[in-house]
Amino acid sequence: MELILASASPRRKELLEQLGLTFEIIPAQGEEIIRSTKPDRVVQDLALQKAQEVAAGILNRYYIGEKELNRETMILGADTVVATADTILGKPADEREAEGMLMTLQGRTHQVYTGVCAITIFQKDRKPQDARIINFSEKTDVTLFPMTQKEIRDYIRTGDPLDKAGAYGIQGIFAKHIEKIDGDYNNVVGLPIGRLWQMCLRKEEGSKYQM
Ligand SMILES: Cc1cn([C@H]2C[C@H](O)[C@@H](COP(=O)(O)OP(=O)(O)OP(=O)(O)O)O2)c(=O)[nH]c1=O
Repeated sequence: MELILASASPRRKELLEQLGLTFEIIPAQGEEIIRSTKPDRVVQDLALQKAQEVAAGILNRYYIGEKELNRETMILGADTVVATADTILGKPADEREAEGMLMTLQGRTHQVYTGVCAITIFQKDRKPQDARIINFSEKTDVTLFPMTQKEIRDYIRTGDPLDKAGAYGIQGIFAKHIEKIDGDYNNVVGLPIGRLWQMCLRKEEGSKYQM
């Protein structure tokens, strides 16, 4: 099977490499269109949009004779947001927005949702024959210790928050502000690799999520 990661996120690349998989990276570049107010729906839909864009590009390259198709080609898209009871937080636009996000999140529990979409194109007689789409989202609860404004500003000054949903990265220096998490840690970093493996990549009989 050929595996393609439709993401520019270095964290997702690392997490997928952790599974010992070989894959190519083709990031989706299209505009992300938000069509829901529910965070689990938003991430599922954005993951689908990313995987669809890259799958369409692959089929296009096949039709113009630039690419041969493997027996199976799986394209993986993902999207992560942070959510409180009434807001969905993506990546902050600037330091001011990052400060606002961290002020909201400190000292309480919030949810991190990652949506995953795996599109598999099946080839027969050298032609695309069929496709399968698996699309799901995973939630992790994260509780932060209370933070002072100075702690928030010091963290923002590291430059770490700007490319991360909710303006923090659980995997770096911000770890000292995490009180507890309930759910999959890797889901917070950007890819729920356990569930991804069980639902999309594991081939053996008896897999809990065999499709
Ligand atoms: C909450 C949190 C998010 N993140 C990251 C994961 C994602 O890379 C990013 C959310 O942005 P996304 O839009 O999900 O992904 P991306 O723009 O990095 O990559 P692409 O769209 O090409 O797939 O935030 C962390 O690294 N650590 C964290 O603790």
